[in-house]
Amino acid sequence: MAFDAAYIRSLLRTIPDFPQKGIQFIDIFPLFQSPAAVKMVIDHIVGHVKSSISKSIDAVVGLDARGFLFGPLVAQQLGVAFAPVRKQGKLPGNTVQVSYAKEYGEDIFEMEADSIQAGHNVLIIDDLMATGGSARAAGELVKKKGGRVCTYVFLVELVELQGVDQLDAPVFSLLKY
Ligand SMILES: O=P(O)(O)OC[C@H]1O[C@H](OP(=O)(O)OP(=O)(O)O)[C@H](O)[C@@H]1O
Ligand SMILES: Nc1ncnc2[nH]cnc12
Repeated sequence: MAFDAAYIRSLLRTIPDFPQKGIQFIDIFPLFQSPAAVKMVIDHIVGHVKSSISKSIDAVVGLDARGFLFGPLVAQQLGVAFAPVRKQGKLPGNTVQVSYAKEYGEDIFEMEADSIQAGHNVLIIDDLMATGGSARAAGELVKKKGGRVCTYVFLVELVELQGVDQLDAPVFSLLKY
């Protein structure tokens, strides 16, 4: 089925003042009540990558935690590896690290040192871009290992926060808020 942005948007919920006063929280989990809607989203992402990204993708990197809902599905469809970027202290192997700030706090991201090979073309995916701080940090980890970020993919982009300005590769957002 063709991608229907209005339908996918209708499945998401906006919750005021969560997790802090002043934040309009976009809850993407209701999407996963509908396998057909999930398929529509993944097919649209994979279609975009195949038609618009000139480089062949070698690996998909997803961000802890909601990026893990999309990353492995996209990687499986593209026939490439999935590698997680996790919040500090969750990965058992040797890691590379970076600290970052997001819309409602600060944290440290880690990626296992051998999960990306030098020269790999990488797609970074997350559920949502707000300030772009999380995605930029993930990009820094990929680059520390010699990977090339070819594109950033988000289900939702909060346009007012201008996260795209933080990122140095093309951004594909399925829904703009
Ligand atoms: O663009 P930014 O301002 O950096 O914000 C976006 C990030 O914030 C949320 O993650 P969160 O850290 O809340 O983690 P979660 O997925 O574990 O809920 C979201 O899933 C993105 O990763
Ligand atoms: N407004 C928001 N809604 C959901 N996740 C977020 N992550 C950062 N900002 C967010």
